[in-house]
Amino acid sequence: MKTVEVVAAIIINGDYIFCAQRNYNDKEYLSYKFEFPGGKIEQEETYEQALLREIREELDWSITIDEFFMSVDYTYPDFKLIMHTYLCSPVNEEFNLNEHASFKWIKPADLKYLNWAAADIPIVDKLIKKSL
Ligand SMILES: Nc1nc2c([nH]c(=O)n2[C@@H]2O[C@H](COP(=O)(O)OP(=O)(O)OP(=O)(O)O)[C@@H](O)[C@H]2O)c(=O)[nH]1
Repeated sequence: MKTVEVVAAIIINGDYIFCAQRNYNDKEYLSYKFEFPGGKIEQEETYEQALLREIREELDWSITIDEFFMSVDYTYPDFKLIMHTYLCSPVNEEFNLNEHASFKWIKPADLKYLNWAAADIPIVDKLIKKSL
């Protein structure tokens, strides 16, 4: 089974976390799910470089990476995902949705109400616990 390694940004502004909704995908289990923006690491990139590039490409957004948060391993029906997440801050308030269907700013306690990609559940759980 193919393994995909991804970095993702948990972008925090005050009490709110940026949540991005994926577009339609032929993989039904990923279509329209919420995720933390990010993507695959390219050869010869550090994780941090990959994350800054992905957020620039997907959202035209500058962020700063504050700290590593957690990594998850999850096996989808047809690939294995390894995802590394980082707590990040936006440099400014302007961004564009170049790839996502929609976005929401959500307080940690309300994260559980979104329809997340399955791999994200441990991340969401840890964010909720952290805010209690
Ligand atoms: N960025 C990101 N990807 C996630 C999350 N959760 C999750 O399962 N993924 C999966 O990790 C992979 C991310 O890679 P990607 O964003 O570059 O992939 P993609 O399917 O949009 O692009 P592709 O069609 O070029 O492969 C996708 O399969 C995506 O569904 C998440 O919170 N953030």
